[in-house]
Amino acid sequence: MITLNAVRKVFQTRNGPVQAVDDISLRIEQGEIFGIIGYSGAGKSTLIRMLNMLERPSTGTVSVAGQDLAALSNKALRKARQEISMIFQHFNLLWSRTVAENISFPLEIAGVSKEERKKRVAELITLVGLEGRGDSYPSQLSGGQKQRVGIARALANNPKVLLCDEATSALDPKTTDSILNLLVEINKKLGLTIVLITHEMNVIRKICHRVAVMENGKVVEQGPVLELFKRPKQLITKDFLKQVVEPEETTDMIKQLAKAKPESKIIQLKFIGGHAEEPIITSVIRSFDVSVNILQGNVSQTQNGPYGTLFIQLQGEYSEIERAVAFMHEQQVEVEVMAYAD
Ligand SMILES: Nc1ncnc2c1ncn2[C@@H]1O[C@H](COP(=O)(O)OP(=O)(O)OP(=O)(O)O)[C@@H](O)[C@H]1O
Repeated sequence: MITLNAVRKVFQTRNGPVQAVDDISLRIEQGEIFGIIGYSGAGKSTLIRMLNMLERPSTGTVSVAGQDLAALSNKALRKARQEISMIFQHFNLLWSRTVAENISFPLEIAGVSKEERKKRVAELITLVGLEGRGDSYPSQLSGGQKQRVGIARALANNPKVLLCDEATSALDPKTTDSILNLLVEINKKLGLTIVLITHEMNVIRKICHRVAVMENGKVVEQGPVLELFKRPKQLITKDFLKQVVEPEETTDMIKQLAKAKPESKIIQLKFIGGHAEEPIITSVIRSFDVSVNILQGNVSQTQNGPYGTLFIQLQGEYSEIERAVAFMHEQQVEVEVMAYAD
């Protein structure tokens, strides 16, 4: 659906050239929700804006639905843009227009008749769950409702691709969840390809099928979300994953426990899909002369299946702990030794 080939973007500034995007090649398949995660300045906005030519690449090509966007005439690009919609962090609504008039706006531009527009706007209002709010003004809506208007407006002309530029960054966690659920629903119902940029791993975990991690203008790691959770390669990816699986309290707790019992070993077990943790823990207790202290566990849902982590502390003779760890390594889990002190 979307192909980027050796795309670079260099901005000329007073202080010299800035390479915002540095040789990125990517394929995004039809119907998938593809996330791009990175810290501020990584080049995410520049990259997503090149997917509809709001920014033109300095070199390289961007193709959407088989069309090389940079090669299109202005007229053809305007047409192509109807198929590549975008929603924004700060919604970009027209404040003097009602909800219905905001949603109707791209239909007016596309030359849709008044009657058709009325029908389509009503459909879209229902689709995004804003029934009864058609005559409200944006200032009378909550942040979540404003983003729903943004989504309805973006879907007005039946696009093939929806680009989401930090679409939930201005929202509280509960509202973020409801907007993310709406995006998943739309993806399933309409088969829409969704590309989103974010700095929050939770957004990626909740709705994306695949993810690319960006750093200094480059994609440093990419793959199915569950695969990244299972085997992150880059330090930056591990850092992002900590936002989800290893909150700061856990790190503090591990440090304290390791200090209090320097002969113990703290292990993080990662369970992917349906593997249950209980049989492994039971086997360790039965087969080795170690005691197992369960510290913390959680299970998160991703679009590719559940992902669980369990932090345990092993105590006993050094050699028994080593044997127990070796045993766990042989099981269907990922094992990481978190802290160890002689
Ligand atoms: N129009 C521009 N002119 C000059 N430099 C730019 C321009 N747009 C972006 N940059 C620079 O390109 C780099 C990447 O910026 P970009 O906004 O794409 O990153 P980002 O990952 O989206 O960060 P943020 O989340 O803070 O927007 C930064 O160094 C930024 O200063």
